[in-house]
Amino acid sequence: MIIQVRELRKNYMTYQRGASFRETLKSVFKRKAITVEAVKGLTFEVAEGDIVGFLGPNGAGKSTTLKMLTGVLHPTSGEVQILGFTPWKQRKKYVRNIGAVFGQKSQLLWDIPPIDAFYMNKEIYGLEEAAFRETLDHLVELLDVSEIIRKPTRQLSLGERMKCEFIMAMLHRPSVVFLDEPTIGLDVIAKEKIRAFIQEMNSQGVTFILTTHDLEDVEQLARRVIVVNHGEIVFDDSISALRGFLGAKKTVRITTESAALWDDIHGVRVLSRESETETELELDTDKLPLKEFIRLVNERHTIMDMAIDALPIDVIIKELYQGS
Ligand SMILES: Nc1ncnc2c1ncn2[C@@H]1O[C@H](COP(=O)(O)OP(=O)(O)OP(=O)(O)O)[C@@H](O)[C@H]1O
Repeated sequence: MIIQVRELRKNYMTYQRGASFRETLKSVFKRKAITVEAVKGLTFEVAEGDIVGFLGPNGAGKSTTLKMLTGVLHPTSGEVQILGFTPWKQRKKYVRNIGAVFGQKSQLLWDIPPIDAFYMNKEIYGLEEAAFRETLDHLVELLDVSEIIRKPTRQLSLGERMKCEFIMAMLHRPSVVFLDEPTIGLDVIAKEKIRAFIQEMNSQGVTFILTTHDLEDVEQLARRVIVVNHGEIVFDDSISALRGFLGAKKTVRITTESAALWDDIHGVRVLSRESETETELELDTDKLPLKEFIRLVNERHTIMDMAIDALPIDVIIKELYQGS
């Protein structure tokens, strides 16, 4: 296993602030310390060559975990071994073997072209010229950015900049790469390009940990999903197991000839309503088998159109967040 995490915990010490102006003023003189348990004992392993989606609602503890895994934050307790290193103890050696792309933070320099920043990284990592050029040429070709890397960074579009951020993170050929919201703010085409790049790097053996709120990223890239909520793992399995998590539930988009009501049918929940005749339903086939559902609807209405699908992954994730 390339990543081993045991009972990883992080408590933040912070000070309680008053709700009102008066209380806030009081707290300036007499502060009450409180402990925030951001990460409450995470245990997991990641195999070499995997792409793991690390999901959770806002404040679940994802960034805190990622900071500990990249070595910038000391945990309160617990153990992490990545590529044989303890990230926060052997940080200098460790960072030569990992890469990171943070969608909301840039590693490039605003006033200089990306190509100059790439050369800066070459010096920082002490990369040999021939190997550096070979990697750079390969990455530039894959991402189709030969013109772009010579323009000042501040002139680049977000999509162009993100491609360069990826090159910056991959130049020293890391074997584990952490991605935090790598496609945030990108248009559909740029997202596709970035995802294809991640897949290509993965096929060359790079292991990825991917934190994102974009479930398309997860569906297209991750083979495994770890969901955290309130600092704890609430789900850790394959993407297909995630789909099966709500088991028997399906979505049914149905159009009837006349106005239809659905609330009285056991096992059926209205997800959205286009009009009196067009509705999207959630059907729990454990409670009401599909055959029974169709028979029941046929008794009451004339079906004009109907499409049945597995529950979308965002609905499953929402239920996971709410259920835990
Ligand atoms: N420096 C800090 N001091 C005190 N509390 C903190 C600090 N950093 C984070 N927290 C708290 O720890 C918890 C976990 O935060 P964290 O940023 O890890 O969540 P997250 O899952 O990354 O959220 P998001 O999706 O919004 O980025 C939150 O309750 C947050 O308010």
